[in-house]
Amino acid sequence: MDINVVNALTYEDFVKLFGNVVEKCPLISAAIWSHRPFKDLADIEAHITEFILSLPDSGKEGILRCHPDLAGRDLQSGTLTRESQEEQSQAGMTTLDSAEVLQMYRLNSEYKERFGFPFVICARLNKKADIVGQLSERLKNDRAAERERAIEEVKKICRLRLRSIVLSDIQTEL
Ligand SMILES: NC(=O)NC1=NC(=O)NC1=O
Repeated sequence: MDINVVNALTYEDFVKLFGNVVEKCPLISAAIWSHRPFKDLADIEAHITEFILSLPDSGKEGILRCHPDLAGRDLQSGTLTRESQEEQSQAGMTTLDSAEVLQMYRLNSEYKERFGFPFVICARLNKKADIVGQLSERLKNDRAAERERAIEEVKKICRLRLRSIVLSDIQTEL
């Protein structure tokens, strides 16, 4: 997608296009629209990152709390966003057996109990075994370290979602 097209978007269309690059946090895209004209996709990403990192810890944790559990209730009931559905199925979360679903439920519950926000990982960059391993491993972190680690994952998810929007748009243009 031509960056000049992005820069010409009304804020309504900008939020419509980019509003879910951070899961269920359209506020972020609505806020960074003010920084146009953007030089390129990386510039959009940099403004999103700057916005997230400028938040107080409670704001960062708020972003994390907008993420659906992996293999959790939303997946089971079919209420994931399109992006999350794609990401979770690509990571093998839709083909878990009942024992694996129970294991994810238990680990996610233990994690939420400990940190007060859900375990977040960039599903597109991980397979089922990695996710279970990371969840078990990161449970040992302290809250501050884990908050930062989870926000790093949010940034990876955001980068991939931004890229797929731009690439998909290029395909439809061609
Ligand atoms: N709790 C999560 O990590 N959720 C997710 N990660 C993704 O990449 N997509 C999700 O829905």
